[in-house]
Amino acid sequence: MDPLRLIPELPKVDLHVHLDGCIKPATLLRLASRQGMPIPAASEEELLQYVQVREDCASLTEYLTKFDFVLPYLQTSEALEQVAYEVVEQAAEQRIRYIEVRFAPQLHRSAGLTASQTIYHVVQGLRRGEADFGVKARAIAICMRHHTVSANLEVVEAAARYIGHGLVAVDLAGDESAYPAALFREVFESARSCGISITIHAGEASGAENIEEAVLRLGAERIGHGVRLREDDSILHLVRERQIPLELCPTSNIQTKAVDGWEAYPIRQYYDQGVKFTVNTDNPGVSGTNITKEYQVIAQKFGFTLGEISRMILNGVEASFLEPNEKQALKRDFESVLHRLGVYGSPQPPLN
Ligand SMILES: O=c1[nH]cnc2c1ncn2[C@H]1C[C@H](O)[C@@H](CO)O1
Ligand SMILES: [Zn+2]
Repeated sequence: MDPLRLIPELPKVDLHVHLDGCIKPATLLRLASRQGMPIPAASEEELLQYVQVREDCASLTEYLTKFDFVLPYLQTSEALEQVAYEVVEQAAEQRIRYIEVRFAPQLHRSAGLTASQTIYHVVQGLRRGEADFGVKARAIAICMRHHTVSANLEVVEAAARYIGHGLVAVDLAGDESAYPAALFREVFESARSCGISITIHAGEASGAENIEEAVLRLGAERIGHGVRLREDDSILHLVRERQIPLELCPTSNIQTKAVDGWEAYPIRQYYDQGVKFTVNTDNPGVSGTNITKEYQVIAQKFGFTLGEISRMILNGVEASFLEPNEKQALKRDFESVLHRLGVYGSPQPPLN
């Protein structure tokens, strides 16, 4: 069976998607008009140049400038609820059955919301989406690398109140090349002491040493991207032995120049070496992608079979930050849908 044809039908998860990276152009125009804010484009078509990266994007630093454009429109409770709701809607269109949506509370406070209120409204939007579209959805709160320790501690404190109430973890994002992971030990020590799960963007715009720092010192249970893991054998060994899942986001990783191009993309190497990873979108709006396209592009470029793709999907279910009983239920659900489609997850080498 040609994997490309069945990929749209497969049940999927997306564990790494930024709320402010998937705003639909039509929604942005509507938010601008409703909030009486100017916007330098009259149509969805015209908006694309402001919200989507170009093919010649040179770095993560350049990629991140796209967020400056959308964030001013995402400062109210209504806007946050609406875009969170629509992320779930868009997920359902791709047969995603579980999604973890991340956002940075401190980037949505210029109209006076508290960090805690931003989480409340995002969770409300996700819940409404869950009810309307049948997709399970959870939030992750992001600490930003260019923010102060105290601003990030405030995020962790707010996040702690929502554990078990729609939020499952905290993250660290922003310009990795300018702010190494080691600056954030105190922030994630606080998260650990509150019992919050941790994922960290690392090994994207800087080398594997940030992955080691994230795992050994910050307590990361998953790594955002981690594409540059292969630059250090001993760190690769560490991540593989501890079965730390990498949240790969292929199109985004190519656009930010985390790797030099598709020929250098290490996904086949990681699969064959038994490194655990999941496939995700990062920022569908900014990157011009969706989860179906992500699986199709890796199937095409690296010859992954349906069995191998199903293994990646099931790895994603396993890597989710859900409670064990919820994870078990999700796993059973995925296995039964895959069974119905006649697809079975291959064992990932080294054989497990
Ligand atoms: O791929 C990424 N790496 C680091 N930071 C990122 C990436 N995608 C989005 N962000 C940042 C920009 C957003 O405004 C912020 C919160 O979602 O997270
Ligand atoms: Zn990201």
